[in-house]
Amino acid sequence: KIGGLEDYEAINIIGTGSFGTCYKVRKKSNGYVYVWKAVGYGGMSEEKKQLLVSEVNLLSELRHPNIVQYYDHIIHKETATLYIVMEWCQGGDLSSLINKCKKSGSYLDEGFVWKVLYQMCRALQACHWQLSKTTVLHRDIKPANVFLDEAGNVKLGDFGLARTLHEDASYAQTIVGTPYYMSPEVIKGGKYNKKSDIWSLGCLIYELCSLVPPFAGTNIKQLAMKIKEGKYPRIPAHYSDDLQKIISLLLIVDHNLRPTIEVILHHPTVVSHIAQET
Ligand SMILES: CN(C)CCCNS(=O)(=O)c1cccc(Nc2nc(OCC3CCCCC3)c3[nH]cnc3n2)c1
Repeated sequence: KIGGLEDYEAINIIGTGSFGTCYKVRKKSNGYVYVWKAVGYGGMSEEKKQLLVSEVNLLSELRHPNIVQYYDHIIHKETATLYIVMEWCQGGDLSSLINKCKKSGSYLDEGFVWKVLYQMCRALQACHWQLSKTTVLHRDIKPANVFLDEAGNVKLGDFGLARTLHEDASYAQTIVGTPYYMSPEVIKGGKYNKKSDIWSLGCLIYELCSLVPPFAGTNIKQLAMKIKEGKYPRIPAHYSDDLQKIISLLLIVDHNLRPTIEVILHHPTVVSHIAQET
């Protein structure tokens, strides 16, 4: 028996995500804190369950300092629940950080924003290359799905695990929230591709600076129109032109002209600002 539920003690329920319930737990043998993401598979068809298992196996292959680490999964037949054991990120998520800034009327400092940009590029590079043999399982890139560990390292959160679940109508109604980060090509009915992750990253970095997404609308049609137009206000004046320039590269409407992760990571402006950070 590699490890069962009785090897952990639940500390508290953190919340519910688009897939199920999230618990903060402690492993009895080493006293370390982990996260359980509990997914009920009761109502699932056989092939949906198979898809979920294959996605969990994909998760288990990914190991990177900027990706929330998957450790194990426990199948609890009695309640038809799959528990995914993941790394606990002490620093919480970026959406909480943005909300804190809004409440206190403060901004995140530029050095932190460059650090998030760089480490998220490294996370996406790992996703794109370590998983290139399969369809790119896009990570749901949004502030609520980017975490910080106790050392301030940036961690891209769990997978479009929800890809299986999102497709599954029974979960559809749990998909709440406006698709602020949807890319122009996806809006036009194109396939989600690596360049769409770059667009979402641009929206995330923009929002870290401005504390609001680059494109907003009172309804989905208006939002879609603004995204396709690709016009947005400059980030607050106290941030550098260099940072604005890199964001404008990430938010190029034509995905063929939008840079790849490699181009961003090797861009002289990024290299110079990251050198200042480390
Ligand atoms: C949506 N956010 C605004 C919620 C506020 C966030 N506060 S919080 O949840 O209590 C909190 C405070 C401090 C640290 C952490 N660490 C953490 N959280 C995860 O998921 C959060 C959870 C995801 C599903 C929806 C509910 C929130 C992790 N997943 C893998 N490792 C994780 N580490 C969480």
